[in-house]
Amino acid sequence: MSSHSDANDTARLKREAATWAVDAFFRSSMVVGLGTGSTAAFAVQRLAESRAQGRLVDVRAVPTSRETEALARGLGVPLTTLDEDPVVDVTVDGADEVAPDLSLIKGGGGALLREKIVAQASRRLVIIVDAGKLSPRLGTRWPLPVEVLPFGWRSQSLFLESLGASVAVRRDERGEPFLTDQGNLVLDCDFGPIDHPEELAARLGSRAGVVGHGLFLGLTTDLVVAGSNGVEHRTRPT
Ligand SMILES: O=C(CO)[C@H](O)[C@H](O)COP(=O)(O)O
Repeated sequence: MSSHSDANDTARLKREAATWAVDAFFRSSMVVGLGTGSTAAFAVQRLAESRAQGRLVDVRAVPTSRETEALARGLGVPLTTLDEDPVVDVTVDGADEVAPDLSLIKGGGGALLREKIVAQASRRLVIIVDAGKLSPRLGTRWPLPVEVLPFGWRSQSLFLESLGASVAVRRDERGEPFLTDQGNLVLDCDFGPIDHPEELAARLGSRAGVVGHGLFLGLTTDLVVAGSNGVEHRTRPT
């Protein structure tokens, strides 16, 4: 009973953060980035409502996954691509874990690579979360997703273990290896609290076969957190 009402509360907070962010940051004629996951889905819904009510016109959206693309298309949101619009005005996306400096772990939904590509193409990255995602240090609450090519994946697994992770191949609801939109595997890497995320990101970034990872460092410009005391907006500490 209480876990059901906890889930309802969390969903309500996700919706509040998403609604607040779309109203505060999306403007008519913008190219916007649409994240992936249950929180980002509320932002897509708010964008569709705002268009239907005439508050936002001439907005084009870059989705960060096939899932978000299908949702946005179904709600009549006009879509574009980074080929047509290589600079995105504002992206709104969720996260799995947020540290005090607004660095993130993302990729719980498996869309980490496209999410990072769109984030890096964005002038502004607005992260929307419920307060349960806040963390004193990355890796405390969530394993780090690492996307790897299927070719040679076991050697990537050993490499990640050599860096101190316990590694699990992500599986889908049928128990099959989960495949990303690019057809790659996701290795969920439990490092425990990560002391030096920049160093880890550099090690991962220089490994052939590692296609992406869920450390989003220095990308967030704005954080919108919904908690029991309402919605709070923070900007990146300088
Ligand atoms: O990074 C992500 C997908 O790859 C999501 O933004 C993250 O997993 C948060 O998901 P949710 O909003 O459902 O809690």
